[in-house]
Amino acid sequence: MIARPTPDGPAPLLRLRDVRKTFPTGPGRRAGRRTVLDGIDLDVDEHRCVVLVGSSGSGKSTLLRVVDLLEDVDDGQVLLDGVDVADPWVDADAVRARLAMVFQSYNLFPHLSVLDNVTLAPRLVHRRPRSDAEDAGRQMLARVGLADKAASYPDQLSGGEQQRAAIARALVGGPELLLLDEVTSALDPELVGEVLDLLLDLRAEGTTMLVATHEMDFARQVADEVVFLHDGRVHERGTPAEVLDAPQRERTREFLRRLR
Ligand SMILES: Nc1ncnc2c1ncn2[C@@H]1O[C@H](COP(=O)(O)OP(=O)(O)OP(=O)(O)O)[C@@H](O)[C@H]1O
Repeated sequence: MIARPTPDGPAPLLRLRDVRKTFPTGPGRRAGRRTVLDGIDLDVDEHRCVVLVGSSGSGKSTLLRVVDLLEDVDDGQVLLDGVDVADPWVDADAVRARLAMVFQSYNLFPHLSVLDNVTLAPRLVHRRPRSDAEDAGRQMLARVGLADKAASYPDQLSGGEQQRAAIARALVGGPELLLLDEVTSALDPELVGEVLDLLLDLRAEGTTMLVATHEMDFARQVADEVVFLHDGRVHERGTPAEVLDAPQRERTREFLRRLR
């Protein structure tokens, strides 16, 4: 992808401007609305890893879901390489081809082999011939260290292996931006390391990532930039050392204190 040049250098791959999102507080027309994203401004430059942290309910997943077109926005712009994906008239399939999301629960199809899970979208959505999709799928499984698991089924894999298969599935279409929502939260502590190592490799290779996590050690290791969300707003941002070791704002300090 060629980033659009600006007078200040290449534009960010992803740029959120004053993004607002509310949800109904309950069923029925009389329900009020709760603000979940309250004017988010956020940039993700190409080849950077930005990690969202914040209390439960601060809006991390909603923000990722907005970028992935799983939620619409009430207001604001979500610019992917200059294209506003929040525009209802956008070509959603074209946008989705440029993004991939990995979830906490790996969401692999249990009745499909690992290779079939990884090649499902290339074959069915992108209409790639089976042999071509399988070549790409095997390459990606080798990339995540699962070359020998292509014929296995998800329930024959550990949690860490299933999550790596889910990451292979996300990467097989060559997305420009990888969205990762709590990808280590469901894993036993001893399995977190293998997923973290994979993400560190991807980062070293220049994969652009936007990540939500509860785990500060994970954020510290993988992030170029940490963004602390509070009540749907960007409250503090900076390098992991700035935000996690020397936070400037009291709410950030309080959030980090509560985790200890
Ligand atoms: N579809 C929905 N309908 C109504 N409220 C929702 C919906 N999705 C999310 N919310 C609410 O929006 C708020 C933000 O949720 P979100 O999942 O984005 O937070 P989060 O920071 O990712 O939290 P967690 O760390 O627990 O995953 C929460 O109060 C949640 O209950």
